[in-house]
Amino acid sequence: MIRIEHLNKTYPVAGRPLLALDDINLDIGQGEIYGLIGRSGAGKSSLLRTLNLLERPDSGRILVDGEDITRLDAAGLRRYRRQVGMVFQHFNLLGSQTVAANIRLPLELAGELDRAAIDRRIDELLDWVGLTERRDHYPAQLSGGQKQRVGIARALANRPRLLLCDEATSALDPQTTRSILTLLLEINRRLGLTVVLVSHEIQVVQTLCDRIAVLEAGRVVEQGRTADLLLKPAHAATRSLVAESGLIAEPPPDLALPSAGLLRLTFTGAHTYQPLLASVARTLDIAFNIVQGQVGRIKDTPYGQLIVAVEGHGTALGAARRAFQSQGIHCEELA
Ligand SMILES: Nc1ncnc2c1ncn2[C@@H]1O[C@H](COP(=O)(O)OP(=O)(O)OP(=O)(O)O)[C@@H](O)[C@H]1O
Repeated sequence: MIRIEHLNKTYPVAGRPLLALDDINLDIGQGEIYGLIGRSGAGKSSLLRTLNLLERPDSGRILVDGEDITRLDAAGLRRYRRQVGMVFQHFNLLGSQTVAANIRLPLELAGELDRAAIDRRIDELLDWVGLTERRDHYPAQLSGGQKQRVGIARALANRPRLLLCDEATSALDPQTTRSILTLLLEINRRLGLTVVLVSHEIQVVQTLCDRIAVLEAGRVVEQGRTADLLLKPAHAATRSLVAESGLIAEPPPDLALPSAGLLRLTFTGAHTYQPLLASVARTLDIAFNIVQGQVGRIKDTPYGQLIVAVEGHGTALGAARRAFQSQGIHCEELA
């Protein structure tokens, strides 16, 4: 649906150009949830905001269903923006307007529906986001999660084909975050809507994203399926983001097994449920000590990780590593 080609963006800072996006190339599929992750200042928001041209790139193309949106005239751009909804970290609701009036605004601006149809659409949206009872409340009377539900309803009002989410849950507590993530998943599944989101929280991309791109200093340093990137990060930027999240099993700090070598095994998909450890132990006649383990899910992919201690550093460890790798298990030797 979206193809980004050789996209560059600079900002003038103290009279000098600051390169915020440096030769970005990405493909985002129809109906996909695509995540942009990276440290603060990496360029995530800048990239997201080029997708509705809130930021204009200096060069490069953004093809949406084959049409380069950077070349649209004013009328074309207005039409395009109506197909793109945006959800913001701080909700950006009008405090002087009720919940219903906040959702009404984009519908009136679009000018496509009469008053009765707009009222019906508002009712439908409020029902989706579970805020029917709050229709006539003002934003100040709502919790953070409820405000973001209004923000989501407003973003969906004109039936967009693309939803952009900029740190949509960063201002929310963990429980409210979970409920908003569930809502976004439901919306994506029910409407087949393409979602591009920016987040610095690994838990958010782990739950929502089919694929992710990792940005560092304005460049995409790694991209791919979420489970692959998070469980087998290749680039140092991805590794450090993942390490901070606690997603990857680490040996306990007080572990004292001087005569053993350590392997971290990562199982995904069907492998997660197979008794591979026992079968390798039997075949090689090696005893494993499980020192750490966890199971979880990345989007729709179940995964498991085990850290096992193998007695004897040399031959036994190498044989075990090769045996796991030959079974398709991702296996790392830990220092
Ligand atoms: N309007 C602007 N004017 C000047 N510099 C800007 C502007 N917007 C962003 N920048 C700079 O561009 C770079 C990328 O910023 P951007 O906000 O896209 O990063 P980010 O990854 O979204 O960071 P954060 O997670 O902190 O929001 C940063 O160095 C930032 O300071």
